Amino acid sequence: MQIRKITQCYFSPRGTTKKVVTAIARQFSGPSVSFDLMEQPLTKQEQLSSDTLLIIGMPVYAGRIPKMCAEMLKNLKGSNTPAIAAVVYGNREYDDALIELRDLLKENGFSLISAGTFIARHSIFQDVAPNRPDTKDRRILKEFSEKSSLILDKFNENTATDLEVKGNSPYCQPGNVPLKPSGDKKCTACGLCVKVCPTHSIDIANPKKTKKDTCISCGACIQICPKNSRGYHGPLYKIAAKKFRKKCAEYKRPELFYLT
Ligand SMILES: Cc1cc2nc3c(=O)[nH]c(=O)nc-3n(C[C@H](O)[C@H](O)[C@H](O)COP(=O)(O)O)c2cc1C
Repeated sequence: MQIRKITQCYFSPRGTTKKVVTAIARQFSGPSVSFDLMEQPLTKQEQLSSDTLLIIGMPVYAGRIPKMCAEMLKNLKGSNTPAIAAVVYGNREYDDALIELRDLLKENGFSLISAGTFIARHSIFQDVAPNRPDTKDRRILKEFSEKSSLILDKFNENTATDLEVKGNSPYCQPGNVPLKPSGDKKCTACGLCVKVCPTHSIDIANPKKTKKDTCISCGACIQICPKNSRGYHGPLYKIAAKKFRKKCAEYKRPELFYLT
């Protein structure tokens, strides 16, 4: 089918999910718009036409897609609009995130032509998968994009079936992540973390602190801090990091799903 526009949509506090979506989008030509959910929280309904291709990427948080993104994505509507979905996870498991994203897209009028799970450096435990995506991942990502493009050429919205992906329904209950980043004495109160935080959990009056009840532990504040002041501190983090390093040592590979 002939595509006239590309829409990229992602939530990427640490930057890998955005890289994955951008890499897939490189395969397709045509005018492109991006919804970066960190900057543009989709508070109003956006309707995508049937000649648009949606390329969407979500990070996996506790085996699901981030709750705030699931809420925002209710505003992204298609009309038999073809879509390619990617979930990006930190080498533990993606659990039910992909099936959740697939169901959400279907409910909103999108037809998933392909989907993939990709591995990133873990945003909380940075010793887990520190070099992912690596050269092998990038090659797989390219093959995935090329094959998705071939499927799109043959895609017929009237005869399209549902894409089969891995995951359970009902979905797993997302666990609460108790680890929250904070600033240390290197903080100069520049306010960059205050601006970037997607849940407004840092107050400029005391930017070393984080509002624990609203923070989603995404790490955007750590990523942007020019003084390397923000991070996960404390004994609980050290114990958890050690456990995670061991538990997630196995090299996980991307998994790819295509409409047949
Ligand atoms: C709150 C939170 C929960 C996470 N849960 C999981 C998980 O269940 N499985 C996993 O493998 N990685 C998990 N991760 C790691 C992220 O999925 C991974 O680092 C992500 O792809 C980073 O995306 P970004 O670079 O676009 O921000 C979690 C990260 C955070 C911040």
